[in-house]
Amino acid sequence: MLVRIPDVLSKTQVSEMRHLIDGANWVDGNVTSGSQAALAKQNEQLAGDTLQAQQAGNIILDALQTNPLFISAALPHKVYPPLFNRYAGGQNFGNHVDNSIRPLPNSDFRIRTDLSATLFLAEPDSYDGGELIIDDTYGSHSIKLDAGDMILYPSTSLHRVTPVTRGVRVASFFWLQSMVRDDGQRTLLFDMDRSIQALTASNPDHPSIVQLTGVYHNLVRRWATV
Ligand SMILES: O=C(O)CCC(=O)C(=O)O
Ligand SMILES: [Fe+2]
Repeated sequence: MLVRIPDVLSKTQVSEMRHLIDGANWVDGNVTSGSQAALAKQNEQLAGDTLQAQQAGNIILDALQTNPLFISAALPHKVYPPLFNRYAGGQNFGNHVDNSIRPLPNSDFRIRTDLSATLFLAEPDSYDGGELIIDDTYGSHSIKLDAGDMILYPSTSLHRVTPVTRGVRVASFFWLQSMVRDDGQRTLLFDMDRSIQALTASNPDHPSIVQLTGVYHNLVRRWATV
């Protein structure tokens, strides 16, 4: 399931973040790649151990913690500290599937990557190309979002970023381990949660809301690992 999470960051937060990271220490993007991805990857990445990367990453993590759409869609268990990349001058990222397990350097933190995320930090009209193309069983999806919006997609997906032929595409990207590993089960829970929210908004006294909410939680209890 692909889910767009709009307005993870406000426009003001995006411009403050760009101010923070644009002049920081950018290095060859292959510092975090697996060997297959390294062949496909041409971009720059903000060095993960810089103060700017950590501060900017924390702003994103704080915003996500209070984003109901993100929580409902991802059911996050562990989130990898956000990384930052940029593409310009024809740079691109060829077809790849993200590594399954991601250790965090110099720590015992490691996650299974269930979901991948790209949070766009440049307005789409400021660069040409740079679409994130994600393949699933319905075909290929071309994603290019407003600055501040994020796409969440299963880490099992084959994906790529098309060459950036004008301007600069800046984004944050990261992975997370969900409490519910299976994408199909997570999608059912997301659909059910959204239906309960819609019913509660339109008909707050409906007698089935309590029972449906109970079923939702009992399914989470059955499927989640924490
Ligand atoms: O830049 C993006 O949107 C995706 C980056 C990516 O696929 C990766 O770093 O594995
Ligand atoms: Fe990727």
